[in-house]
Amino acid sequence: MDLPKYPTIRAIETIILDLPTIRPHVLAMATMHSQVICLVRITCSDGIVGIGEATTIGGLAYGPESPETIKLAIDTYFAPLLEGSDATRPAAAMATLARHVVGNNFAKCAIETALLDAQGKRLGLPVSELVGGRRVDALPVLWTLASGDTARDIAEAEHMLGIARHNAFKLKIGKRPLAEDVAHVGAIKAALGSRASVRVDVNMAWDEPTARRGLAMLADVGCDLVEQPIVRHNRDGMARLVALGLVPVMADESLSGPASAMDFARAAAADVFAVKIEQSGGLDAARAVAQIGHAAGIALYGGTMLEGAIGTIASAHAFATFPALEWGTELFGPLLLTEEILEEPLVYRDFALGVPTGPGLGIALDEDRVARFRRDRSTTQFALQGV
Ligand SMILES: O=C(O)C[C@H]1C=CC(=O)O1
Ligand SMILES: [Mn+2]
Repeated sequence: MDLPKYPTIRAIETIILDLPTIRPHVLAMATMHSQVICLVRITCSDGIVGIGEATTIGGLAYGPESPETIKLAIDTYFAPLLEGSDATRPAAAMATLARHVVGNNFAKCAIETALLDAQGKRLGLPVSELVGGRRVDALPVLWTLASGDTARDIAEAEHMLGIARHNAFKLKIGKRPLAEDVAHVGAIKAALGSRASVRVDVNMAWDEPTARRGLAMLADVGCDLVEQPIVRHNRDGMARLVALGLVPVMADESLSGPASAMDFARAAAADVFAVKIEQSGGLDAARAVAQIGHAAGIALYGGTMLEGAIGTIASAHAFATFPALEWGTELFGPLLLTEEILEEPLVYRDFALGVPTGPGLGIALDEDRVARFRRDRSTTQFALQGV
């Protein structure tokens, strides 16, 4: 029997990690007290191992996938499709997944990340150089103020400005009555003044009349950008809010890959696209979303699903190739976690995140820490002890 002439995908492993956060993170649809990561490890027949990550916000509160369903989808459906296939062709593997799996964008992204990491290690190239070529080496990073308390948020912002880590802040609103939310935004903007950009994310919490009033009130208190004020599928409503011209409107949940980007671009339903690799269905798909937006004159922003270090750096490699990033990024996910799972921490300095220059993602997991935070650790320990 002839052996394949190329390295093949030998095994795909998924591990759930539970990581505590530094404080509760209050969003309109959920309050996070920890972050759950589905870590993906792909071992290839040439001995190279690639890593990827899928992470969601608040389990199933934000979208139709959760870390647990992602693990199940990959173990049950993705792995049998991919094991034994060419490990050097991430695009071919993604085309196979597209043919056989509907949706499941977050799971697809984790697989593509791991394959690109492995291929980058094989070729000695950073992922950003594999997917279009990087334009920049560092990305501006915003911080989300979401403690739920105005005074605590102002103190947090002052601290971030003081240590030169962030000078743009996103406030999570939509949970409280409009007037209270706007007072909260206004108080923070008044405290920070021209030293910082203040933006909000409504996470779809408003109906359109509330959004119309909200945009006017937020413009008055100096808010620079309003993210996803209304429900994801109300494209025409988003276009009407954009047409008001009160404050730039950004689409986030509305974007689920290139086709949705095309739809929103055609309808002029966003001033800015928040591009996310997981929501888009992978790094390549995220780059397509960015290209469509850019071609339509829509400004770009690098979004996050509050991924840990792996998903954050995969995002950074993709965003570093974008033709523009007018609104910077929010790649702060690892900073919200109390635990470091990398051998070398990521570099956040001068209000930016450095994009690693080593092969693949350019990061290495601290395996002891991974072992400590895996959800199945007790079973593993028992298995090792022969119990
Ligand atoms: O953008 C979102 O909706 C999700 C996320 C990003 C930053 C943050 O605090 O929450
Ligand atoms: Mn958002």
